[in-house]
This record gives sequence, structure tokens and C-alpha cells, in this order.
Amino acid sequence: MILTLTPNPSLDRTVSLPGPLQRGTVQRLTGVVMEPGGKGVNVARVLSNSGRAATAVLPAAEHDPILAALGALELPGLTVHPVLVTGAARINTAVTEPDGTTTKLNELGAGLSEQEIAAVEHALLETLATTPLPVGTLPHHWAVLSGSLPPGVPTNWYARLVGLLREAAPGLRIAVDTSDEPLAALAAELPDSAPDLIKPNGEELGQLAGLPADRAMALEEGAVEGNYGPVVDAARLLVGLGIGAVMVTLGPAGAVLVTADGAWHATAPEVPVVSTVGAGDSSVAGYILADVNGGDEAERLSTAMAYGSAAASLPGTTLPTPADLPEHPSVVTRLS
Ligand SMILES: O=P(O)(O)OC[C@@]1(O)O[C@H](CO)[C@@H](O)[C@@H]1O
Repeated sequence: MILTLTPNPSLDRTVSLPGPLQRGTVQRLTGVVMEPGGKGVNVARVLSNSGRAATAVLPAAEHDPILAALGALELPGLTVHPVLVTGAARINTAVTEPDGTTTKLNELGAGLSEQEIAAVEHALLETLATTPLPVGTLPHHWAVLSGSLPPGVPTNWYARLVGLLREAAPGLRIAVDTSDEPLAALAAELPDSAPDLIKPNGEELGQLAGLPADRAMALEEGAVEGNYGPVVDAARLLVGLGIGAVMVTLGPAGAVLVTADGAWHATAPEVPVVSTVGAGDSSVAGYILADVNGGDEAERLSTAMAYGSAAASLPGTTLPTPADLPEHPSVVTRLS
């Protein structure tokens, strides 16, 4: 079973420009696409695109347009488990330029009340309770907690959920993909809050590892020049605090995966970049797909890169199917 939670889902409106964005002018759009999104929703969509059953838990209002949009996708493997709340999903806007530059303008989202937060927690645990999880056997079961937290939700909610999920389902693998305060709050409660997978970028990794801002920024710059040592050291600190796998996305420099068993680098497959929206979510889905198929670290990393690059080559929040994967996969090298 693969379960995703998206506390702050969105309808993603992607508008395409004929040329570079010119601030302060009127520009005519060449295209507008609207798709159901939010990070956990995207992960579940990629998994079901690839033939894996996935359940997406998300708060949604009565007659919420996101539910109709998800239904219209007609994905056979996707089960949507909405938790009834007052506020409808936000609308997030992405502006894409012909060179692939993507600017995201994300709303804060409708707030959740204490009762609504409790209802989402209940839905998550109930979904788990209705699926028995064999421990230590393939395929692995995953819960993916993804995206920002809407107003009203305590910043340490993901940390709390990791604890609740571990208690409810020993053996379940947990991925947390978030940023800013919720990510810092997760780090503050390690090792109790330790997930099996996180996917920071270079700067986030530096912040998590407690590096000063200039050294955190320098991690990604160093990686572009082929210097992965500082990235591996910072990720190792987090693995030492109980996180199973740290997959660091480094843009054009590819990605580094660090686990207790070693460190690997994967190059970024060469694809024409159209819209990077959903690329990170697709890489999380790729990692999980390889994991449930019994893949080792190198396969998990290269599958993550393949799905992430495929997403970047597609418009808006269009998410990849196996047919969209790049012809030439990443080159994976063991670093240590
Ligand atoms: O505001 P958040 O929750 O951090 O991110 C939301 C979002 O930008 O993430 C997805 C792409 O990763 C989009 O579908 C969605 O609009």
C-alpha cells in the first residue's frame, strides 16, 4: 500500500508566456492549463500512472473543484480519500517561460481548524488500519507526507504524524517532503521524528545540518563543480540522527543519495526543460517505485532522477508515465 497525505492541496493553474516574463507590462498568454495538484496528490498520480495503487488523503470542501478534477483524470490505481473541511483547495499559479523558467505563486491555502486537523489524522490512521502491513517483506509499504502546512496547522505536525504512523504501523516506510518551518520542526525533533526518506535541495540540506547560510548556499555551487564531499557530509549528519535516506536534489548537478550503507551521485538526464512543477514529487514517486520493486540505492536514485527529469520535460503539472522517461538514464557513481 502507498498512502500520501497532502494537507494543503491545490488546483494548479499554469500559464505559458511567448517570451521572457516582463514585469510591469501586459503580456498575452500562449496557453493555460488547470490540473489538480499539491505534492502528495502528485506523488499518488505518478504512482498510479505507473501501475501502482495509491491512496491520496487530502482535506477538501463539499463540492470542492479539486475532487472533480481528480475524478476527471480517471486513473484506475488512484483512490482519493477526501476529508471534509470548510475551505476549498487553493489555486496555485505557475508562470512558465519558453526557456523552461518556472515561477510559482502559491496561495497560503484555507486554514484547518483543530477539529479538521484531528479528522485528517484520523483518516490517515484509519486508512492504515484497514490495510494489514506484512513486516519485512517486499513490496514495502509507504506513507508520503508532502507539501506545505496550511494556516492553523502546527509547524511540528509532520513530526507528530511520523510518531503516530510508526506506532500504528511498524515496518511502514515514511517519506516527508516539505520545506521551511515544517522541515526545521521535523529536524528539531530527530531522532523521534525520523522518516525513511527526505528530499532536500542543497540549501535546505545545509539548513537542516545547521550550517551557516553562506555554507548552505555553497553546497549546491560546489556540487556543480563536482565537489560532492560537503553534501555527503551534511547528509550523513542527518542519517546519523536516524533518517533512513537523504536524497539531495542539486538541479543541473543531479542528485546525491546518502544512506547508512554509503553515498551515490546521479547525473541529471538531459531533457528539454518545459515546466519544473511536479519534478520533485515525481522523483519521490520514482524512488518509491524502485524501492517497492526491490531496487538497491543506485536504482532508487536513478529511477528518481528519471521520473523527475521526465516531469520537467512536460508542461504545467503534467506528470510522467513510464513512456515519458528519458531515453538516456542518469549515470550513477558510488561516492563512498
Ligand atoms: O505550497 P506547497 O505545498 O509547498 O507546494 C504546492 C505545489 O507548488 O507543489 C506541487 C509541485 O511540487 C504543486 O502541485 C503545488 O502547486
